[in-house]
Amino acid sequence: MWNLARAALKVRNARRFSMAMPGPCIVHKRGTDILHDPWFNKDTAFPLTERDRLGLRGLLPPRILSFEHQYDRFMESYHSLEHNTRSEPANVVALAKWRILNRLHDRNETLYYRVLIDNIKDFAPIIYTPTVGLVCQNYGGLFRRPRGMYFSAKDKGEMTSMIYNWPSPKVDMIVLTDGSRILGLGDLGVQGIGIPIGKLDMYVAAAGINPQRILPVMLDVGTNNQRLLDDRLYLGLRQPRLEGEEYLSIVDEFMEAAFARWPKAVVQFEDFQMKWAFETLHRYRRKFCMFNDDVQGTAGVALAGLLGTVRAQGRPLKDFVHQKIVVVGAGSAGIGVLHMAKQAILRMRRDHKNMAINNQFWLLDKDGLVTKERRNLDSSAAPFARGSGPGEIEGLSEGASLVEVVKKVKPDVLLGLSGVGGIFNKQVLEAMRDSDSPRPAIFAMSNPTMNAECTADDAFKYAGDKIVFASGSPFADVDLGNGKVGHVNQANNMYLFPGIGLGALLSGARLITDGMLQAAAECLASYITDEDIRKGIIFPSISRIRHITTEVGAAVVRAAVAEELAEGHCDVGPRELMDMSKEETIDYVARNMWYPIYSPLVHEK
Ligand SMILES: NC(=O)C1=CN([C@@H]2O[C@H](COP(=O)(O)OP(=O)(O)OC[C@H]3O[C@@H](n4cnc5c(N)ncnc54)[C@H](O)[C@@H]3O)[C@@H](O)[C@H]2O)C=CC1
Ligand SMILES: CC(=O)C(=O)O
Ligand SMILES: [Mg+2]
Repeated sequence: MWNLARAALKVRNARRFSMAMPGPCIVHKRGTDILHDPWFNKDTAFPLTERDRLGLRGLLPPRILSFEHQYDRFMESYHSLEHNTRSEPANVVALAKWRILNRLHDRNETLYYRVLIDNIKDFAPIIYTPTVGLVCQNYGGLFRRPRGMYFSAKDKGEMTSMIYNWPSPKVDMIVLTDGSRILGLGDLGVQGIGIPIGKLDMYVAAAGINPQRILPVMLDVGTNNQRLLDDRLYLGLRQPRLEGEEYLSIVDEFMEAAFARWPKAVVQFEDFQMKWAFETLHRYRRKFCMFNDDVQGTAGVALAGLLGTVRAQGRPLKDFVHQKIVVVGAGSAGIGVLHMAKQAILRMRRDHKNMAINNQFWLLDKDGLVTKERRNLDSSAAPFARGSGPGEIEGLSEGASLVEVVKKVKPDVLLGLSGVGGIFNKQVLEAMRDSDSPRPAIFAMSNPTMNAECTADDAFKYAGDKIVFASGSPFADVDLGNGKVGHVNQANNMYLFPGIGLGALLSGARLITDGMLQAAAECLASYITDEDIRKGIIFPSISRIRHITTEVGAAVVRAAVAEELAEGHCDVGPRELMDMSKEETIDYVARNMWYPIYSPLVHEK
């Protein structure tokens, strides 16, 4: 099986090689400096000519290995690690896998990204959710060498010059966090840097962003996590988080500094606690090319899943306006989803003016059902708070419990973005059996795995075989007996953020608009065939992530062009973008994706 897969891979790679032979790469270093630079290092694959030219003779064992040989060697060591740790606890194995990949990342980026791209289904759960959560939690102990940049509250006034400490002259993608809400794990302070690193690895793997042009950034404004403040291994500022204007002045300074050096970069905000997620989005989205992945990326993915659910019910898409949706979690992600779903409904209603207007969303937070009766009702939740009177379900009052809401509403979709593991318990899932939908959908979107609102097994066991199931972190498909399989979808913003970032970059747009985000979501929603949808498959396999991202990226470019925002990228001007057909735009995006191949190295002093 493995050999067959390798043979297929070689054919594919041979085709790629013939399509795009790499041009030479200028290197200003020699000898061990090259071996210690993961961007240039080829380890044992340096050909004799380069060993001579670059002062490497004698610094490497004499045998020269091919890239394929190195690749196989790495995969063999990875598989033997898997074999040797099979009786160890899951967390130990996950961290061991992360370490072996991280060591390769530190040593040889070309080989690292190639194994990542080719094995994305197996490696995404290590470099991304769920293992990245464990890595962040243990960052103090795992730290060996820095990756990315750290701007702390102590750097106020220095950021414009500090940004020039970054060695790459060009940066295309920046992922920024303040570590205040890392997955569902809460405030992890400086340890949250693992998230921008993981997201940017996905950018390289999925969107083909050149790894020389990515920048993971941690804004360390302190932490309110007492356990970290007391931890002697903690590497961040030992102070409570800055608040109010003090906090915003740090983010402002970073944004000004980053765009002063790289005016064409795209900045992705990631894992900010809700108040700052919304505030910064509002503050910067009309000024800089930025988006918030948790609010906007997640919303697009969820909308694609909700539309897929309508199709899975065998109904036309316009029936989305009648779906009853219960959202559990009124945070940055849950509220983002509701806004995007509402926009989609408003658009559909405009097309079908005679459709009845009813409020089809029920929102719950830690205090239960959110209604207009709520004391200190949060302004972001207010548009979705239930009222009283016509259209309301009798007996559902302020603070009603999840099980009460599910029993009374009988929703088509139960969507969790609460960060609370297991709150879709047996009672709640059993209540979903009585949903009014022929294919009730259960989306347990919180990360990492232990924070998922339910497991895939429990969902199918208690809610029945007919359900459509999706989770934020991966679960294995469920064996339903009699040869039937309960398909597990991964509803994760990884299906969209790489395409949003890449599309924004290649369009040269200075802003990321709702229209561009909507185009990304619609592109993902239409990716799946009716045949897959009938099987309960509403998101494509992650092994297709490069293809998906190409299509999403092209949809974003075209939306930017349609809004007259596209200023072009490198030598492709706005006029050329405007003249491109859909297929030509897809081709343009694909041609601009970096692919890991050893380039011939030429030394220059
Ligand atoms: N699958 C995906 O692509 C994504 C998943 N997420 C996940 O969503 C979760 C939440 O993220 P944010 O909205 O940014 O967090 P947040 O902290 O802003 O919001 C959490 C919300 O959950 C509510 N909540 C807490 N306990 C609850 C309970 N017992 N019952 C009902 N509601 C409860 C809180 O009141 C709050 O409204 C995290 O676990 C995160 O990993 C976030 C973004 C993308
Ligand atoms: C996937 C993601 O962005 C999150 O869980 O925060
Ligand atoms: Mg996130």
